Amino acid sequence: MSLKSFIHPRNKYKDQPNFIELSKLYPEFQQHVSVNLAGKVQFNFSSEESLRVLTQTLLKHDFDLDVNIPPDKLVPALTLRLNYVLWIEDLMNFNKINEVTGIDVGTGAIAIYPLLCSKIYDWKMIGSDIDSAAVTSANENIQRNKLDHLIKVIKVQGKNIFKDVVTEESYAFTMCNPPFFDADDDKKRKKRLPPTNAKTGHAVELSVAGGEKSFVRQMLDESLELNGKIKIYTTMLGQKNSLAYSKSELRKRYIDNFTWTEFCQGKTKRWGLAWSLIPKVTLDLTKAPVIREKYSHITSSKSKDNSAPLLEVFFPFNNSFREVKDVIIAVKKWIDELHIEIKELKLEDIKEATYELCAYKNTWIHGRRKRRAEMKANSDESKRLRVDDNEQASVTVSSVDFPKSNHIYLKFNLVFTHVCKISDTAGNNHDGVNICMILNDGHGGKNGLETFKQCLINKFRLQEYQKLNR
Ligand SMILES: C[S@@+](CC[C@H](N)C(=O)[O-])C[C@H]1O[C@@H](n2cnc3c(N)ncnc32)[C@H](O)[C@@H]1O
Repeated sequence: MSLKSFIHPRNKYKDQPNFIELSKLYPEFQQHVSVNLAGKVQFNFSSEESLRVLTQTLLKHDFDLDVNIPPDKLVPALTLRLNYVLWIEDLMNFNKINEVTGIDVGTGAIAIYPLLCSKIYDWKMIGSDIDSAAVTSANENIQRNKLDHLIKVIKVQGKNIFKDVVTEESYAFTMCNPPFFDADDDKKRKKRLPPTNAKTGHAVELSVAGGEKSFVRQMLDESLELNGKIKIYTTMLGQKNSLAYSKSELRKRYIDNFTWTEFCQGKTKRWGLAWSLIPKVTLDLTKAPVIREKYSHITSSKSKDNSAPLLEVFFPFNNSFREVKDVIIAVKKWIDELHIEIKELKLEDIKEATYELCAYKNTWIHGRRKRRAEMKANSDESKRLRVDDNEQASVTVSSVDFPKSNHIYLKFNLVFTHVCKISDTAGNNHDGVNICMILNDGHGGKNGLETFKQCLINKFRLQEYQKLNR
């Protein structure tokens, strides 16, 4: 699934650049573009050289930056980099920070973040890197673009992350695209699916002992020592589980002034984490703007990709159901009756009630027929059947094992969210609960989830509310 709608709204690469126009303007770029028999423009994203030329061309065309990316060095994906820069801009604006000096930890061979930040916003930037070749190349790029009055690059030893860089009294922010991989865990890296685009960069840029989790942990510890000297600490994260890990590390250190966002490009997702040691009354990150795919805390952690089918039902409040709790109790009772396993998920940061459900067979459709068959089969009277007047009436069982089999029919999440003022065609407003169903697994697939949704609607007679303007 394309994550285009989650690209930052001010990102100029929300729509693909016009390759024809670029090839007319930049002869070097033209060599990497071809037109197929159907007249469609083709660009070779799997060639490292083509990606390098594309990035250099876009930096020139869109930012007037004349950049040289040395062979074997990481070619920065511009959409992701811009998402990060634009989020930093949001954080600066939200917290009304006008005098900006930023630090880019691990700036790399072209100092992409300092170049963009200085060129776009006139911010002062300091870049650091442990790699001498990267520092030399970064300095050349900065001088070529006459930005050395704004950007300084420091070669560091790598023992400390901030301490060798921080000399002044105060900085607005730090940013970092840390090496993702654990240097000792190269096997895992090789096992990963090959990327759609060519892989660029070499080991020193991409790996560090302990991987990005350990890098972030060190940043957290050093930030505690530096305290408010840096107003906002931020980092990019390349792996979803590093986000959960880093949030728990923040909490362990009693830092609750933090937030996170998502950076999307094509089918790739990265995460941004920001924290501050300044009290929330002065600088509150928890209310700052973020971009998060709806329910992504569930979809990407449990499903194989980010495209898990997602269905929604609106459950209005009435005399019997006055608050979210009442709806949850009723739906859970029905789920128990259907012999679906249910457990509550305690998710950090997530206020909505979230449950994980697992059905080993479809117990909700053709209720009557199934019950008759079951009644015949289970004539031992330990089971008592109650048929209610709804089509998918429930089976009440006094003591019975869940019908487990090796094959899961449907595994899905239910998220209950309070929603206000849903208007109907007559202009009446309804308060109620949005029940979101997200498929995780199971051979029942999307159809199985669709039938569950329909049975839920029928069971609680919610038909007329499903077309309301949400
Ligand atoms: C993934 S690259 C990021 C490069 C660039 N910022 C970008 O986004 O394209 C990580 C960079 O961090 C540098 N690095 C690794 N450990 C470091 C440390 N302790 N301090 C500063 N830089 C470090 C590497 O040399 C490499 O250039």
